[in-house]
Amino acid sequence: MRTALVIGTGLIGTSAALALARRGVVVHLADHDPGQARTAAALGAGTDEAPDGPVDLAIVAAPPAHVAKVLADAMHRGLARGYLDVASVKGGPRRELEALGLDLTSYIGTHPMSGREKSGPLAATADLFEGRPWVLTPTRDTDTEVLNLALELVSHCRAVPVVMDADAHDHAVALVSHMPHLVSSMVAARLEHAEESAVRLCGQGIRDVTRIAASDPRMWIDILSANPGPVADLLSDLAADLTETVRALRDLESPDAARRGEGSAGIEDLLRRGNAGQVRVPGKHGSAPRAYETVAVLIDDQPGQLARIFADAGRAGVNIEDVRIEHATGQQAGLVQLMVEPKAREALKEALRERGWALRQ
Ligand SMILES: NC(=O)C1=CN([C@@H]2O[C@H](COP(=O)(O)OP(=O)(O)OC[C@H]3O[C@@H](n4cnc5c(N)ncnc54)[C@H](O)[C@@H]3O)[C@@H](O)[C@H]2O)C=CC1
Ligand SMILES: O=C(O)C(=O)Cc1ccc(O)cc1
Repeated sequence: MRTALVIGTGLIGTSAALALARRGVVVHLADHDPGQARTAAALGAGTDEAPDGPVDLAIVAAPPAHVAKVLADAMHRGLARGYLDVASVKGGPRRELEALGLDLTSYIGTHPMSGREKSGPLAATADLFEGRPWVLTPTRDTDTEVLNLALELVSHCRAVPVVMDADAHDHAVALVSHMPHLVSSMVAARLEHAEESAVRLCGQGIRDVTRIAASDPRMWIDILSANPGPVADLLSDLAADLTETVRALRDLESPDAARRGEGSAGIEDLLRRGNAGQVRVPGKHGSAPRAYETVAVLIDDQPGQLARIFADAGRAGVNIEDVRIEHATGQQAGLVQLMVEPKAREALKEALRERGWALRQ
């Protein structure tokens, strides 16, 4: 691929454009808000000037409700050899395109399984998709050339291609993305009117559970409107678990020892099923989770501290696999948890201690 056109230069469009531009692809940027395309261009994602002929690949990264319309317009204008979209739902946009009577041989629906709770080009990063699954939904009609262009994009973004049927994709993401999003919002909604004295105690657990609740509601209304049935089915199962859990907790309040036993067994069953599900969540490269060990370091709440830790770890030849940061509210300190391969743990601890870092258990 030598040239690409990204239509919709928000978080996802600009991230893909940055990755392509770094691999030498000439990227044109377009958005219905020209300011967004200008910002993406200023970030080094390409040029906001229109291409003077058809590009190799047009990437539509507009909100899901606009995808079919934007694609149809691009196809009518003959802007590219191949067309794809990155919307979080796949069945709906495909059916809309079919209803418009378009020739879909030059189109493939795709979905990168990576994103953030922030929108717009300023939240974009070239490495957003690295190591993450990127779903491709070719049909029997899809041109091989277009599938190859999509695979090239995925490869330039260092993502992992996964081929699926569009409706199977929508069922899968209902489980791993759409239902969890609503649950995150429900947990976060409990905090809206909570006492400040409680909220200031928030630790890493609630940060993990509520991070995606910060996402743009307009985008999520689009996503959920295109996949309501599968998400409702999953939430209905979850509601049954909730009812059971409330009953078990009420049993735990009982003066009767037998009922307390039942309550405890009910809660234990849920927690064990949770353990069993959690171990199935793949690690950062989409493979089975790796067992890392943690080195906890106390840092001052000052700029540059994290960069210094990473530099010190790098000098000691230790690769940091993952990192978590906990800030204690109202204190000028934070706890950084560095995840490393078990065999690197002692070397990292020694190197950090030597360089004056305060380690915690
Ligand atoms: N946010 C996320 O984490 C992920 C989002 N997606 C999908 O990627 C697509 C883009 O999402 P984000 O980048 O997060 O949104 P965003 O809000 O950051 O960017 C969307 C961009 O599209 C532009 N736009 C809106 N209507 C348009 C139109 N008719 N023509 C041209 N441009 C238009 C907006 O001005 C904005 O710059 C969506 O379809 C979403 O479902 C896929 C994976 C992850
Ligand atoms: O922020 C995160 O971790 C996400 O998982 C974001 C996300 C949002 C929408 C998608 O279709 C895919 C990924």
